Amino acid sequence: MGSQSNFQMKEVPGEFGYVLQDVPHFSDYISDLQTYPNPLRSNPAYSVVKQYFVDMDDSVPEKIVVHKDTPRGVHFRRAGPRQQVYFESDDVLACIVTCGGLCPGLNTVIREIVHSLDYMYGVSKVLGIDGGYRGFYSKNTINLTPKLCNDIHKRGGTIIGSSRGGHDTTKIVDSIQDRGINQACVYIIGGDGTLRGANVIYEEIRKRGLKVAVAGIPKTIDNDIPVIDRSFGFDTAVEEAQRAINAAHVEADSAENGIGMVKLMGRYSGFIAMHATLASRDVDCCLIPESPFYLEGKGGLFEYIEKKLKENGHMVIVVAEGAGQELLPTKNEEDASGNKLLQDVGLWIAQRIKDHFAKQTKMPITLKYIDPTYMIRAIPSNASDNVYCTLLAQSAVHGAMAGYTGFTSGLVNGRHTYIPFNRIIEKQNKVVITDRMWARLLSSTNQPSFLGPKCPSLMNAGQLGTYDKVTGLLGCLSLKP
Ligand SMILES: Nc1ncnc2c1ncn2[C@@H]1O[C@H](COP(=O)(O)OP(=O)(O)O)[C@@H](O)[C@H]1O
Ligand SMILES: O=P(O)(O)OC[C@H]1O[C@](O)(COP(=O)(O)O)[C@@H](O)[C@@H]1O
Ligand SMILES: [Mg+2]
Repeated sequence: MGSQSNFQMKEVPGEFGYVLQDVPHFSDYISDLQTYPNPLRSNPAYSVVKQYFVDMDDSVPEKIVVHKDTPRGVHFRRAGPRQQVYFESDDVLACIVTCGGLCPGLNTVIREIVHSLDYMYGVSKVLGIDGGYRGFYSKNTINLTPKLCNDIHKRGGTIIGSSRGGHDTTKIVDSIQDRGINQACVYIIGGDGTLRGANVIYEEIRKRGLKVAVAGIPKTIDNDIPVIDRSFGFDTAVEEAQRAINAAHVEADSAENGIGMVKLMGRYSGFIAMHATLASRDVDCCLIPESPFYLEGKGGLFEYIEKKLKENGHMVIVVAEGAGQELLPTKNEEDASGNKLLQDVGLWIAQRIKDHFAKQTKMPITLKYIDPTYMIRAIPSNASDNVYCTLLAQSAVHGAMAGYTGFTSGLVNGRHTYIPFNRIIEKQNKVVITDRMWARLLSSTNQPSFLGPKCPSLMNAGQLGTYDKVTGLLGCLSLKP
């Protein structure tokens, strides 16, 4: 499944190094388009709000920390309702699909798309595609009404189902066309894989010249989508992880040389583990995919555990599921979407710790391993994520009605924006261990950096400035501004 884009990004330059990374619009490939006044103009709730409609020239900077001489840099279109829309309410058919792994807030986004379409734009034909991308061509659809969706934000999961694999661009676009409509808004809620799929759907729709808007809402519990401040459900996941960490702490604290170990999600990005650790203050060591570590010898995990147990009598370790995979025997299996299947690093480390302390030291330990991953993913979103989901959904609806396509809605520096698919699928968001946040974590847990001779890869890759071989600490890192 390729992720190369066939259409170039629309970049609009301005003064002083300003660049607008714009999103595609129907007018880029369809001529003689008719526009209509936004129905919100006559809606009493909105018409009284000064500046409710977004100025066409409003944009949001990607970087807000700047030096006085730096160019203004990349900007994204500000999200929100436009004065003119490109659809007449009665003509529009909307559909919603959710793909990939579950994430708290999926139902809230579905609910808000359905409610916004109906209450703000008078669009009442909204189909739920059953069970991810393959549902476009292999299953029945679900009629989504505001009444049906009224309470769904209180439930975890997704009421329309989700799946991995099964993306067939031609069949999906055929199915959109075959429904006999030439005006549609397709709302695609999913992670990096889903949005790559959404991009090829948009490109195929554009090649066929269809007036079908493709709008994405980025979903990932791992927070591994770039550009945006954070993904919905992440806040909920970090909060829910506290319960598991608390339990691990209680177990560890109540045993002789107790070790509590918690595995959290994060296939390639350790954001949940990092934030859950920073939030908790009970965690003594956080292991993430971006920061290689080793177990034995000087500066290794076993040495640190022994030190902590001698000092405090107990300790808590948080490990992200993708951490230390290079240490485990490789298993070249993939899921249906082509994502590498990971080994259970938590179980593996737990066993290695038990073996080490049984054989190498005279210290009896008690280790409790907790894997709350699916429990965290399956809950409804918390209050703050509910607000976030609502605004993401409303932004996506405004954008598609205004004729934009091939975009996702997303929060950039606290402002809602439209981001072209090309930008959102270009790379994964990862914890940068030479950034301030990881240094903050290290100073909070006081754990070793593991950047010794046994983990030379980073040193050689030149990611770090100098490394203090004596302390093994990251005081030496050159922090980004
Ligand atoms: N490069 C790609 N091109 C087209 N479809 C893709 C691509 N990568 C993934 N998909 C599809 O996107 C859906 C979700 O992808 P997946 O990686 O499982 O989850 P997520 O979107 O949460 O990362 C699957 O149906 C998969 O087939
Ligand atoms: O067991 P599943 O359903 O494949 O999901 C496991 C994966 O889902 C994730 O939560 C991420 O999923 P997405 O890529 O779908 O966002 C990972 O943390 C985890 O590896
Ligand atoms: Mg993914």
